[in-house]
Amino acid sequence: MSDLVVSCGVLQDEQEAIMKGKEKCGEEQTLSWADTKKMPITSRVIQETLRVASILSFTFREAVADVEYEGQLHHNLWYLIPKGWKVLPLFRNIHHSPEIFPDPEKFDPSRFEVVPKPNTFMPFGNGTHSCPGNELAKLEIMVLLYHLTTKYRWSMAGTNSGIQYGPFALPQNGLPIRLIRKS
Ligand code: HEM
Repeated sequence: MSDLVVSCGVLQDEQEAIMKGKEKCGEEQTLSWADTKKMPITSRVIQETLRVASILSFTFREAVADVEYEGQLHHNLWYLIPKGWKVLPLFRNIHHSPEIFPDPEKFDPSRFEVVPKPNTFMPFGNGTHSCPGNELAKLEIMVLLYHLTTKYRWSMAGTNSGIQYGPFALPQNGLPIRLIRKS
């Protein structure tokens, strides 16, 4: 989130450019559905935020049959997940793996200029029970960012103190921000 505050400048540039374009064409200056499809930088910032600290970093499954699973660190090791066992896949581990996302602690939206490989980026889960609110959630974040960056100036009120997992990701100390409405 604090990195999102830092990314505010680039987001603002992208969104203001869209609004200026509309002004030139004499179009109404409100955010439209078509505008949301022209915000690649904002989309990448949202993706990177979901990678670094999604609100949900795991899901639950139950093995419906015995599963043999090859260890990733020790390729000669096989694990048996017996039928009926509960499994908790931790997306956070995948999203913070340096083999998949180099320098994983760095907030770098440009890594999403390349589409991630299958099963490496799963903030909304995967398979039959993946999140049906996926597109709606991303759209809502985009609309919020649009209003925050075009209508307000905002900055962090305290010092960046990282993320706490309890188990849901939250900014430590609540991350207070200062908002000033643009005139
Ligand atoms: C940033 C916001 C959100 C995140 C990160 C998120 C993430 C997730 C994840 C990881 C799962 C579990 C998927 C799995 O087990 O494979 C899930 C399930 C679900 N989500 Fe979301 N979600 C978000 C927003 C929403 C919204 C806005 C809605 C509805 C409007 C929604 C509705 C659901 C439902 C109904 C399920 C259960 C699906 C099932 O079990 O079949 N989510 N979500």
